[in-house]
Amino acid sequence: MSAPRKVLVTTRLFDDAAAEYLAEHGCVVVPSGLPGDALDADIPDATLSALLEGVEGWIVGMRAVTREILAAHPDLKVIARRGVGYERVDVASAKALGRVVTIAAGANDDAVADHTLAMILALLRRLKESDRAIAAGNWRVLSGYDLTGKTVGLVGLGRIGKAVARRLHGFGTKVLVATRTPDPDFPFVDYVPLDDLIAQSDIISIHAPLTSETRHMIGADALAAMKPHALVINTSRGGLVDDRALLAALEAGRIGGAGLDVFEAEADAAMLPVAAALAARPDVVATAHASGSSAEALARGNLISAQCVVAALDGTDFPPGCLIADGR
Ligand SMILES: NC(=O)c1ccc[n+]([C@@H]2O[C@H](COP(=O)([O-])OP(=O)(O)OC[C@H]3O[C@@H](n4cnc5c(N)ncnc54)[C@H](O)[C@@H]3O)[C@@H](O)[C@H]2O)c1
Ligand SMILES: O=C(O)[C@H](O)COP(=O)(O)O
Repeated sequence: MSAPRKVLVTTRLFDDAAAEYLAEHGCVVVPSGLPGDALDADIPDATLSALLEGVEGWIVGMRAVTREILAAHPDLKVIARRGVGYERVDVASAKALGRVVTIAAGANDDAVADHTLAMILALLRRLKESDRAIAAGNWRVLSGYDLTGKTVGLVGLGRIGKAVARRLHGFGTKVLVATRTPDPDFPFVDYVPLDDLIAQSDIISIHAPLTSETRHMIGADALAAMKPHALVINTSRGGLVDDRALLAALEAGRIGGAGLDVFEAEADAAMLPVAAALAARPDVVATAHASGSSAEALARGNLISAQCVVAALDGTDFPPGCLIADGR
């Protein structure tokens, strides 16, 4: 009998079902040693190198996967991202070195779409302000706004953008979309150029990947062109929005508010004070990269990642959801 294949798991909240799947398919989990919900982003290179010794598959969270790491570990055949965003994985180098990079496509569409709607509704109904007022003994009725009838602009209409659009349709909103790859068969939406979307939307929600092209796509110019009451929602990636420019726009009363699940500070500690200043505002609802983290989404993502690793190591067909990350 051949020795079990070693699979390093550094993503947080990996579960027994996914670990059992790996065991049933001749793999043994190498634990990261991190506490269950700790992020793998900051594992030092030397620690990671030791963990990757003899490892063939790696289920990764937000840790950067660099050419250096890949080149130093020739046994490593497959890197499975337990989510869908893979801007921190050097996919071109992986490909050049003959490694497979996969994502768990669709695992967290509903979670992120629900979270997006929760942020929109929380801002419109002023939940943070009301909650804070009551907790401070200030019993006030704060009037909010309807979502029905509003114009919502979605930047990016992939898996998650579509899940958001379906929900918005149920609320009776007009949905504008600016996306790189329009889907002519998808109902409910009107495609417009990004500038028109920015000028016409009451709520702007971003569902595009972070690339060199999309970095700071919502910056000072876009913020200046928005309606004065516009809400900006970012559940995609820190860096799509220029957080400094957003803070300045909110401080100047230029826009109505923001819902932020992701921050530039996640990749740049120097931006932590900006993130803190944003999160402290009454017109901002903030979560710490939690939109994809429902129990159901995590379980799906864990299992899909395990399936991706096994299929890549066995050379069998990838199951549904398991996609090769092959550039944007
Ligand atoms: N916060 C979280 O926990 C969380 C969870 C899941 C996904 N995400 C983020 O959400 C993003 C979207 O995920 P998805 O599964 O819908 O991805 P997807 O690949 O299915 O869709 C991305 C969409 O963005 C569009 N796009 C690409 N470049 C564009 C550009 N320059 N301008 C406009 N549109 C552009 C594409 O055409 C596509 O429609 C991911 O890249 C990831 O960063 C975040
Ligand atoms: O890219 C994603 O899907 C999200 O960032 C969530 O990733 P995670 O499941 O590894 O937390």
